[in-house]
Amino acid sequence: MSDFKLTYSTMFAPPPELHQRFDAALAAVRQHRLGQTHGLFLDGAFVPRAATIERHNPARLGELLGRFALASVDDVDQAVAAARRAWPAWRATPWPERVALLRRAARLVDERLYEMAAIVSLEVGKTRMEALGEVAEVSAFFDIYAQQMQDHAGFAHALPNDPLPHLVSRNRSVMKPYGVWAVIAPFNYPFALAGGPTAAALITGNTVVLKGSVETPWSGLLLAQCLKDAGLPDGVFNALVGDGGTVGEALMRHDGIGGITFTGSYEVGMRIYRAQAQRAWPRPCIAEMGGKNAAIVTARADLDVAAQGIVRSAFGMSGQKCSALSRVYVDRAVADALIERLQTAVQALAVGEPQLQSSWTGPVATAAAAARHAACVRELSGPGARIVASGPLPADATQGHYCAPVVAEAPLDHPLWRREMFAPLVMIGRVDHAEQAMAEANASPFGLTAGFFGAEDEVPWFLDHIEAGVTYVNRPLGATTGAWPGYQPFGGWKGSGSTGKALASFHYLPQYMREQSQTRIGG
Ligand SMILES: NC(=O)c1ccc[n+]([C@@H]2O[C@H](COP(=O)([O-])OP(=O)(O)OC[C@H]3O[C@@H](n4cnc5c(N)ncnc54)[C@H](O)[C@@H]3O)[C@@H](O)[C@H]2O)c1
Ligand SMILES: N[C@@H](CCC=O)C(=O)O
Repeated sequence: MSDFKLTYSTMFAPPPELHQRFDAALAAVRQHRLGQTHGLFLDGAFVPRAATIERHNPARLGELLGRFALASVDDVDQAVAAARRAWPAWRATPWPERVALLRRAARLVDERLYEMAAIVSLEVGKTRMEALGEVAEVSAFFDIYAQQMQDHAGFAHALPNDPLPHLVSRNRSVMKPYGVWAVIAPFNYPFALAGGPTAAALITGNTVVLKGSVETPWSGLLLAQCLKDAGLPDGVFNALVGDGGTVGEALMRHDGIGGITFTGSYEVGMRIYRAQAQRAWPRPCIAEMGGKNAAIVTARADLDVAAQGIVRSAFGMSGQKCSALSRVYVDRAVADALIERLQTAVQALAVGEPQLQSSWTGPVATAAAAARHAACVRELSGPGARIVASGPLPADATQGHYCAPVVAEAPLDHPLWRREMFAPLVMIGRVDHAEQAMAEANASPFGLTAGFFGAEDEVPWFLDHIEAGVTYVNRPLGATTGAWPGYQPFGGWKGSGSTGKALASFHYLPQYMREQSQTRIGG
């Protein structure tokens, strides 16, 4: 397995040893780790709380994963206070030491890859390959941000002395951390989207309070354990789990925080972004939000490649990726031929227990997501629209939150073209020409990812006109999904992201620091 590098592009053909190691780790987790009670991670210790929530495997609702402490608003105060106490020493720690510590944490993530992926798979209901990818992505984030800190020598620059005849006036630009950085993570990537922003915040000298989703409370604790074992001082990282409307709200409004990274829905992200602007002074707010991702298929596309890319991005992780493909605009000259291919591909999908090697996708994470899927399918069975393909369900589908993958054709004015569905459902719309497809693709408040299937000479036009932060051209590995740190920077435009700077890009890290211009006479 030595020359195999796991990414979301390579995950479709892993070596057999990877499966063996995952199977062994899963068995060990089932034997030793399930059913326990977990605390919050506060000021360097795992602390119990009276209020807990039970979490079950979304693929086997009878399997109890554990009981997880629920934070209160008082815990938010305690976590922010701990992070504030820890900040002066952490920001004074020379950046090479912070880099070395974060690299140690990355190696611990690598060592624990299989065990943590088994837990993430059980917690979210994602397949083994998606879960292994999510965990491996975190060590990639840590390494990339460590390398960037090193490449920029801690982001301190000497500038020319002022052109004065009789005085020496020395100038520097120094980037400094903001203080306590709040990280609010979604349910669908609870490890990677907690780990990535946390790595960026820590390496730049901020301390962190993470709030994970109540749907997936375990992942943040796994991250805490890696950071603790790597030697992170007490209070530098704190992990809470709690209700968004109370605990999340208290954290994002807390006077003790210096900045915030939120990843989640458009509605919550915009609420947090607006709230930061209304404070006594604005806190930087990196809001990574939802998507309504489109693919364009022109009359000259390779339809086999297009069908493969569409199915992987619409139904991978059962449509619960912010990058999931939700809209396909296809030239009417080839629409029937594309639909035929999609029907065949959808029928062949292996939907089943996500921990099994044989399963290509699993259930959705929650009962609410399954209900949303059912409601969308009803809407798409109504006037004007039609279901053109519905994939298989496992024999024991009632054991979990399973939903059949669905392809629907709909008129271009159907209301569901505008709403994020976050379920295994993709809509097809026929267009007269590529310009109409582009106009439809861009007529969305979102602008996260986009795909294109067409001829080589059409590609520059697509890249020039599409309003999306992450673009893929003629990609069978996924029309709109599957960015990997270091290969595809990942961030949204318009209502999908507040900064225009992508995760793991060259431009990401400076957002966690503020510039100080230093002019000194003499010295
Ligand atoms: N752009 C990206 O990189 C990206 C990545 C993953 C997921 N997402 C998006 O996330 C959504 C799915 O995740 P979700 O259902 O967990 O999203 P969500 O917005 O419901 O919740 C995200 C987090 O915000 C918290 N929260 C909720 N209300 C809050 C409030 N008032 N104040 C502070 N925090 C609050 C939640 O508890 C959770 O931890 C989808 O819209 C998806 O597209 C975006
Ligand atoms: N990084 C993932 C999406 C994360 C959002 O949910 C991808 O590129 O498909």
